[in-house]
Formats: sequence, structure tokens, C-alpha cells
Amino acid sequence: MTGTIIRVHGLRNCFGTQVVHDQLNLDVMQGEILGIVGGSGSGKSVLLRSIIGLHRPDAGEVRLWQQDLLTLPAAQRIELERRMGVLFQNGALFSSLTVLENIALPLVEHAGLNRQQAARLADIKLALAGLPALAGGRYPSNLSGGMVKRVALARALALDPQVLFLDEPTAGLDPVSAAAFDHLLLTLRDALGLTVVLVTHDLDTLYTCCDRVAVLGQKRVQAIGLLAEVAATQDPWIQDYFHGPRGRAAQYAALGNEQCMAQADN
Ligand SMILES: Nc1ncnc2c1ncn2[C@@H]1O[C@H](COP(=O)(O)OP(=O)(O)OP(=O)(O)O)[C@@H](O)[C@H]1O
Repeated sequence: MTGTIIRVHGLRNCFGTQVVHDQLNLDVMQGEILGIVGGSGSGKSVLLRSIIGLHRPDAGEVRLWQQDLLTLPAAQRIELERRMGVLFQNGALFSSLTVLENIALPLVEHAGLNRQQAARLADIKLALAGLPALAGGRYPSNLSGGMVKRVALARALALDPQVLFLDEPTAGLDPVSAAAFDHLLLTLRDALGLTVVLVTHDLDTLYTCCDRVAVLGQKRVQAIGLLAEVAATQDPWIQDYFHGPRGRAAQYAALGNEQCMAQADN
């Protein structure tokens, strides 16, 4: 990990009288996988949307590579947006387009490629996301949940982003597909040097993938750091989350994996 590439400072978000964030600060370091957790309604998705410029905060500042997306002239804003890939909670694929067309779309719309060039590149992204070439001709309605996530990931990677934002990437997947997705993320981060910010409820993802964890609660970041440091924070929600039965199971599973890998290395 090196410098800070995303800095959120003094963020405030309100919907009517509901204050979702107040004086929220968060830094994201280059090359890390940062997991954002928190109770339902704690504002994880709104935070993600504020960072990528889809939601204008009521106060505070979001800086990406030291620039404020919302105040940039259109051309520079588009340039900055191209450095970010986003995977939304439900995959958000176009149902009337094939898998390949879905992945090729940003390449045609934002990179100015013709359809043939875009399709060739989309094929590569499909493989990068671990999908077979024949999946390219299918429509989203004919894909399993795990495949939809991978197609959405391939599309998020279409423009070679430097940062990937993922909103609950493993939600709704069976444990085997979720674990495979976690490992794919790690492989892609290492191979492509990506920075990844992911919102998740999935403790296995936290233990498997994340370098650091940020916990949202009471309108701000309650704790941030290495998983062990955060898990030791004396906050009732954090204690329940990390040390309840699911937290312990995820921790044992991660320890088991490490021991298996150590044994395989010997
Ligand atoms: N467009 C909107 N209009 C009104 N209220 C909103 C809007 N978007 C989010 N909210 C409210 O802001 C709060 C935070 O929402 P958000 O989706 O960020 O929570 P979350 O932590 O991601 O929750 P979950 O884990 O359940 O997905 C919620 O109370 C939600 O109802």
C-alpha cells in the first residue's frame, strides 16, 4: 500500500430530516482492498454513491486523486470517472443485451471503439472475470447469480479502471460461488494493481480479501484499520458482528485456509 487516493472529509448526507452521515472521514490507500461494513441503513451505499459522484453530499468533501469530482469541468470529470469501475448490488446489466454487448457498451460509449474492436476487448474482459467465451452470447436472464456478478465485474473492468467499487458483490451467492468470487478479486487486485473498495455483509469476504476494514455507525466511521484491530474495538455492534457465531466461523474458516496453504507450501 502506498499513498491516499481517496479522501472523504467532513461528509454530511441527509434525506429530509434523516441525517445519514455527519462529519464522516475516510481515507482509501492505493492498492488496498478496503471493506466497508455496518448495520442495515448505516449509509454504506450512500457513502459509495457519494464517493463516485452519484450523490451530491450536503456538506464535506470527497477527493479522488486530490480532485473534487463534482467541481471539475465535464471533460476532466469524465476522465476521472474512467479511472473508476463500479459493480452495483444487483449487477445492473441490460437485459436486452447479450453478455458481450453489456461488457462492450462502455468501450463503445466511453472509449470510442467501434463495435468489432469493443467485442474483441470484451472477450478478454470476459476471460479476466473467469467466464467461458460461450457465455458471451447469452442474455442475463439465462445466467446464474454467480455469472451475473462476474459479467458485471467484467463490465466494471472494461475501461481498465484503477479503482473498483463493489456494492455487496457476494450477496445472494452460494458459499462456493462467493468464495470463488473473493479469490477472483484477490487475483485481479494482485495482477492489475487495483484498489478495491467494497461494501459487504459477508464476513468471509472480509477475512479472505480485505486489507483493512471500516465500520460505519452513528453517522460516521466508528473504526478503521486491520481486521484484528477493528475487531478488538470496544463497541457493542462491532463486538457482536466480529465475535458472534458468524464472525467466529468466518475467522476459523480463514485460519483453516491459511493452515491448508501453509501445509501445501511445506
Ligand atoms: N434516495 C434516497 N432517498 C431517501 N432516503 C434514502 C435514499 N437513499 C438512501 N436513503 C436512506 O439512507 C439510509 C442509508 O441507506 P444505505 O442504502 O446507504 O444503507 P446501507 O448501509 O447500504 O444499508 P443496507 O446494508 O441495508 O444495504 C437508509 O435509511 C435509506 O433509507
